[in-house]
Amino acid sequence: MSSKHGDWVVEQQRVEKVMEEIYKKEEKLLSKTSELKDSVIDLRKTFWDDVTVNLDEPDDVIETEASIKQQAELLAQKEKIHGSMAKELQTLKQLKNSPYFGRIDFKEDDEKTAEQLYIGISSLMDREEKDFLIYDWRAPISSLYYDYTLGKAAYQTLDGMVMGNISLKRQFIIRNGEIKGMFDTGLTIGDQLLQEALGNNASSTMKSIVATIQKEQNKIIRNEKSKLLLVQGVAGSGKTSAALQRIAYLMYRYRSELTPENVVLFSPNPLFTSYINNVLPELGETNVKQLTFFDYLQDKVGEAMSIESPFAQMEYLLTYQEDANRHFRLNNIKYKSTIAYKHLLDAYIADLHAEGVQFKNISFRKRILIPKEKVKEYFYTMDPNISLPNRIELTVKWLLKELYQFQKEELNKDWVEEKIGLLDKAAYVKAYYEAQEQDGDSAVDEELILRKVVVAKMFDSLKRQIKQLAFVNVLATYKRFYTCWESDELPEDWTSFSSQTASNLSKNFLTWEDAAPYAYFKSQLLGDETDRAVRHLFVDEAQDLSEFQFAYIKHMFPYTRMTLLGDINQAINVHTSRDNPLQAMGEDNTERITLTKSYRSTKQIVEFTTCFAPGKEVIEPFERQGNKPKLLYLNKTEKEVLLTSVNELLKIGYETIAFICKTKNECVAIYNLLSPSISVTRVDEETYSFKKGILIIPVYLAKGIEFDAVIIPDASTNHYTESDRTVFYTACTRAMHELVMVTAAEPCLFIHEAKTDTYVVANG
Ligand SMILES: Nc1ncnc2c1ncn2[C@@H]1O[C@H](COP(=O)(O)OP(=O)(O)OP(=O)(O)O)[C@@H](O)[C@H]1O
Repeated sequence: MSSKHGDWVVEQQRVEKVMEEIYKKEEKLLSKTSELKDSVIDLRKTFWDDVTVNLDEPDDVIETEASIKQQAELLAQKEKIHGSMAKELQTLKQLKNSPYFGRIDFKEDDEKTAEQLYIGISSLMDREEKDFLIYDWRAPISSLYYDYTLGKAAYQTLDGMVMGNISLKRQFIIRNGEIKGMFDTGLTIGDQLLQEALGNNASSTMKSIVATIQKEQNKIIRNEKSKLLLVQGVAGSGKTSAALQRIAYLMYRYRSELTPENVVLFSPNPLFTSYINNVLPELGETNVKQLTFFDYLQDKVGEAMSIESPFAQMEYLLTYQEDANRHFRLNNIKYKSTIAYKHLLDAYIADLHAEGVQFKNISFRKRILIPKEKVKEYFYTMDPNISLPNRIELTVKWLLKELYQFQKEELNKDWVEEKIGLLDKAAYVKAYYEAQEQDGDSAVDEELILRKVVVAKMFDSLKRQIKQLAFVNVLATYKRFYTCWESDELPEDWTSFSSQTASNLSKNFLTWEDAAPYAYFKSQLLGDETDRAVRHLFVDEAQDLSEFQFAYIKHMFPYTRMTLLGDINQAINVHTSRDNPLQAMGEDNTERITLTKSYRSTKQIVEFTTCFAPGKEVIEPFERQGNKPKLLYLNKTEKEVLLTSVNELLKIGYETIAFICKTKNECVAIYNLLSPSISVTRVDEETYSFKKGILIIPVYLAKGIEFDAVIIPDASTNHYTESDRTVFYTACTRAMHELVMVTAAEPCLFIHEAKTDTYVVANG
């Protein structure tokens, strides 16, 4: 740390000077905003005063429209400027607290003197708009701060590489305009600063890591070349943090072309969505679209089908039960996760070009107008080389034409007369005037006009359904794949799981493993629009995606750049790791980045969990000391032991303490045991956010989240078996500072695998 005198005083003076500039800018901006706000309010109030409304002649109407448009554009423009000023004010507010966090002195090779560069969450120019008082952390030059130590360094600009030398690298902790800490560093981005950040208590929302981004994380954040970026990172290595910083980076780098709507993030569950919600706003950016893959699939599949949630599937798999179907279900999940299954489905889809697409009758008032057989006949008279979606489009045109005839025939039916009686007065008046303009018997004409109105209204909804392709029976066509399709490629136990799948389909139900295949099938048959507007897709916890699901995502986002982040050690689904997208063989334009350093947990927790980590990846702990994990044998009642443990942790000052259980049932049991005595919150898949305190949470919902302390209430050998390795590993790695495992019997095999000096044993 630099001495408090000398450098510190000079730096503090600079902070004050910069703060003064920030206040001045804010003042100026506030007065401009208030002027603009008044003018927007004024314009809204007087909007119509400046519009000349004249609807007498067609030319006048056009002129009126143009005048309204002009006025509306003026208003929209002012509102837009006001919006961007508000954003600027928000950034200044953040700078006021901590204007910057880093400094480097960089001398370009062909310059005589070094420039002092100060780096913060946003750029700030001096009053003359000549020099940068602060550089945005995303500016090309700022990459020097993250990528280099002292000595030779270079950064990329549009005109090429700029080479030079770094003579100083300094970090600051500034709060409310006062330097609280200052470190000169020669190595990675100051361990002290990182120690500070990681030593803090966990929070119910994630924080940005902008001041302490590590070199390997920076590669993820600033990657611009790859179409597919695969990040395999051990637990707590900063994958989610890097993903969010990357979004902020891209939003800055491509600010003129990228809007928040162009970026989508698939998050593992709604709780996680709320957990990460603060990071982008903290960086001065708007949140991008976040949704779970489940929600995406539900939207694509449509409301008529219900989908099993991935958590329900997980519950089934984690709850051991004597179930005759279990073996079948496991095989089913495994098979439907593979690309081989997609090939089979593709073969079926190819066969549909010759036969098999199922249709629905086109009915009107309970009468079949066009039977499904006729629709099928028309569909299959078309050239088989025309794609299925194109043939469906042509069928729509044909059906609409056919309907026109039926519509005419309906005009004289009795039911029409009844409906005429229900028309509103305006329809009668309109019909009266229209009839007057015709030459014939006006009474007869008027009735005909009214009949046409009634029939057209009724046919409109039928036509709409046809345009929405409701006449294609997607479900029945898909079911046929399981019930009567023949192929040499069918897998061995096809008969057993096809009957189960067909039975689910009859109930309009899709298991989680069936959801992506069905959505894929539907899009191939109907030609669902692919998501072209999405320029960047991020998938967190990507190890949970099956090979099939990933193929579907690629199919739906053909032009999108993707960043997949995950940890194969935390793959708690049953698909094999070999098939996991994170292990995907490199395609063109694919880059793979591996993060091996774990930042979340203390060195002691990382050393313990590494002993039984499922994969063979290197896991390096970050040097942060803490207590060794504790294995507690039950000597008293379970309730007494759990309460004592939690109270001890509370006394130390931990604010988020989680009981991580294997299943929902276990959560309920622990909740029932403890809730009469302490205030605890039970988290389930409907929980959308959480507050600091004591939580009871199933492991699959704790993914991606962290807690000061984790208690595993039943770490016995009966409860966690070999197949639960990734589950147990995931649960333990949620702990930042303390890990306590409780057991009444023999501890599970993973604890046995751990070196005995990596944990302590006690009686509770
Ligand atoms: N460079 C960094 N500076 C400060 N904190 C960091 C840094 N990298 C990671 N962290 C912290 O480490 C913790 C874990 O980060 P994060 O949740 O992003 O990891 P992850 O790889 O997504 O974890 P997991 O896969 O286990 O869910 C967070 O508290 C995060 O703030």
